[in-house]
Amino acid sequence: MAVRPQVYIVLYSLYGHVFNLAQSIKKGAEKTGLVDIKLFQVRETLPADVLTKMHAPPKPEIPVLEPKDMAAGDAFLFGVPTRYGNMPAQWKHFWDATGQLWVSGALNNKMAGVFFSTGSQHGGQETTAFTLLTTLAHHAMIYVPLGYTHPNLQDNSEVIGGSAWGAGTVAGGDGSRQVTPKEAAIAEHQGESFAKTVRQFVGEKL
Ligand SMILES: Cc1cc2nc3c(=O)[nH]c(=O)nc-3n(C[C@H](O)[C@H](O)[C@H](O)COP(=O)(O)O)c2cc1C
Repeated sequence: MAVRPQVYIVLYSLYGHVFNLAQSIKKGAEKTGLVDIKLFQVRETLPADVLTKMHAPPKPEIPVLEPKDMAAGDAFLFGVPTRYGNMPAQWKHFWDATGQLWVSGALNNKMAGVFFSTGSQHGGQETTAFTLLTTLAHHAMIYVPLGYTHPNLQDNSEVIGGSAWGAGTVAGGDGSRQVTPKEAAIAEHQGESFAKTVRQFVGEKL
């Protein structure tokens, strides 16, 4: 029996913005009926007392992905909240445990997209995506950009996260800003467009 490509949405989200974007991405991918979607998070590395001081809410109720289990995914959408214009340590910790996958080439030629969140409008959404490319290149993964394929990406009437690199949101300095309808629409579109691209190039597994 043919099996649809398995798309893993893998994220880290401390305050829920990246997780919210992931819901829209999942919705967009699922409505195509072309792929199977699973949501995962990477492991937290901050100690409990630091999380308390940071007023972190409970973690999303989705499974933690062990690095070795990436091999079972056919394509990936990575949710990355910005830290100093870059990926957070929790994500780096995850990638730094993928040595066996690198040795075996388990991720070679698998597609990957990225979505992100920053505190401020110019806080590094594009650099967060761009710097992730180094890791993708070393794993010989195929980066799938979003391009300007959704009109909201050229709507300058309000602050809208996201870019040609992927969907995004702006959380605000205190994290109080929530994903807007226009940002959610971009994220849903990214899910849909990524699923179609994956299906175009990966097809069904027989
Ligand atoms: C240590 C640290 C560094 C951060 N660095 C940046 C930054 O460089 N630019 C920025 O706009 N926001 C920065 N932020 C804010 C986060 O990007 C923001 O909290 C995150 O996007 C919210 O996503 P989440 O709700 O999914 O955790 C930083 C936050 C922390 C805790």
